[in-house]
Amino acid sequence: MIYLASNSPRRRELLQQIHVHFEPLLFRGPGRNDHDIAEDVLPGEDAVTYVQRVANAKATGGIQRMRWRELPSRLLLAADTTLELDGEIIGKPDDGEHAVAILQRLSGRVHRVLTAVVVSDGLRFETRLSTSDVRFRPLSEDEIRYYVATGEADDKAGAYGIQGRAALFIEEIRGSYTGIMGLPLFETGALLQEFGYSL
Ligand SMILES: Cc1cn([C@H]2C[C@H](O)[C@@H](COP(=O)(O)OP(=O)(O)OP(=O)(O)O)O2)c(=O)[nH]c1=O
Repeated sequence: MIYLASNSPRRRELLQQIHVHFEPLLFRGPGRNDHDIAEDVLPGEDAVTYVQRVANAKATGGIQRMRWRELPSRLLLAADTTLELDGEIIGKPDDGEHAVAILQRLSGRVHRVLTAVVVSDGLRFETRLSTSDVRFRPLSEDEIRYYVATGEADDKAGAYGIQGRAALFIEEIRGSYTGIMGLPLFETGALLQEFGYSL
């Protein structure tokens, strides 16, 4: 049994897919992300550095709470997903209009999705990065607005979910489907095995 330091329902589904038994370590508290981890981009920070820093911060936050519960020997897993386009980091939309603006930028272009996954036993923190290139076909204003109205853009990096209706927008991916969805299972499995977890 591992701890999953995540509120993301996608990450839970994906871990279940590879039969990893986990207990969610839920983040509580105010804010868009329901945890105290600063998700602001630091000046000059690139997407690779950013996504790894945030995933490690989530893992560290989780480990601190595990110690408090006096269970330091269990493994803990955390992850972070972000998008990059034109050297710019694109996170979750603030509201519906922001979601529309993000999807208009992605329309007809290739963007990069980065997911960093971290496993820790409280002493060692190991990180793996999954990088995928995603090509969107050109989208009309109407279909973007319809998509955003379905609510599927909410709370997702890049204002879309490949696992939902946005599959209709995606012409091609190069990389990892599960990485785009929020937890790259190949890298996750390899990391867990590195810590002696048998799969
Ligand atoms: C690009 C893309 C993102 N997403 C989601 C996965 C993540 O939940 C979210 C990215 O936000 P994250 O900040 O990585 O994760 P989160 O806040 O949802 O969860 P937590 O920090 O508690 O682990 O976007 C999809 O579900 N499908 C997609 O195709």
